[in-house]
Amino acid sequence: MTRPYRSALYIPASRSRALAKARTLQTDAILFDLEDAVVPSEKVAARAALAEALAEGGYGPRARIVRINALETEWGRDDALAVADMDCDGVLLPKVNGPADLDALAELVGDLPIWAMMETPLGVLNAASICAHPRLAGIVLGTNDLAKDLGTRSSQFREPLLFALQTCLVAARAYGRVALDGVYNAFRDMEGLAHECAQGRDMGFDGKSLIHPDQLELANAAFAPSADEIDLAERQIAAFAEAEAKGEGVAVVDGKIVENLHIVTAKATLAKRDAIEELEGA
Ligand SMILES: CC(C)(COP(=O)(O)OP(=O)(O)OC[C@H]1O[C@@H](n2cnc3c(N)ncnc32)[C@H](O)[C@@H]1OP(=O)(O)O)[C@@H](O)C(=O)NCCC(=O)NCCSC(=O)C[C@H](O)C(=O)O
Ligand SMILES: [Mg+2]
Repeated sequence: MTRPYRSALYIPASRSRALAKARTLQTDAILFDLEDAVVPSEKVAARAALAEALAEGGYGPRARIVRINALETEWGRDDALAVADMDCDGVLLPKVNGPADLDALAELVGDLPIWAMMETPLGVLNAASICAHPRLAGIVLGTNDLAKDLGTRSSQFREPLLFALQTCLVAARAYGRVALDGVYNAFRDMEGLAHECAQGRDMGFDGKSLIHPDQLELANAAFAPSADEIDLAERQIAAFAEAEAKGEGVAVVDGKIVENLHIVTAKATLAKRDAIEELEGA
């Protein structure tokens, strides 16, 4: 991962105040939405407003990703052709069922990096071949659509969704793609959000998709390395270097062994810290 994706805020492209406000928000990525957050009567106007906002600029280092309507809808194809000309960093396709959906999009968007919403049962079953697609940059879990299609009841710890979440995450990791967790709908409930962010981070997601600016701070903190993790990483690297200098392949830190593979994780932790510092200083 070359840049942090701790937070990815959805912004309905039909909301001009939100489009403007996003220029000031501490979000690593923006998911400009032309799909579910925009009513059919506003789809075409929202597409034009978004193109204008992106041309105006001011979004700084935030990754600008546009979620279009599915290609089978009456807006999808025109969205894709329009996004290809927008000043953005990626295009997000909803309800991806398999790699053929990505092939179809790739023909319309030039070199733009492609992201896939993982939010259908078929998409989950095909997660490996979707993540293997050469044009794919990352995936975003669509837990609302998944819950709808699976017929699950909502549950505090998301047990009914865990298989789908983990299947998608494993596929993303197998092919080196960014993986973003789904949204937390109760946007005034910070305690619930904190729990879900911690769960997503523990599972291995790079960050969380969000729906309201008030959710940013928690997600940014949860998906950044903690002070303790940074401290441990630094001590592991130092101890392992010392062990290696003595011709040993194992060090011990805090009573636990440290081998080469732990150093890979430790270096990744420090690289993420540096990437966050760079992004926030930009
Ligand atoms: C949920 C909301 C409708 C709430 O909006 P609102 O009532 O306006 O909230 P506030 O009054 O608290 O807003 C305070 C200010 O913050 C701005 N704001 C609000 N939301 C956003 C946002 N997402 N991005 C940027 N700015 C935002 C307001 O404009 C206020 O600013 P100001 O007027 O200057 O004071 C609303 O938050 C919202 O629409 N959120 C996004 C919803 C959305 O995008 N949904 C679709 C994506 S989720 C999804 O589809 C997941 C997936 O597909 C799945 O299947 O799970
Ligand atoms: Mg959805």
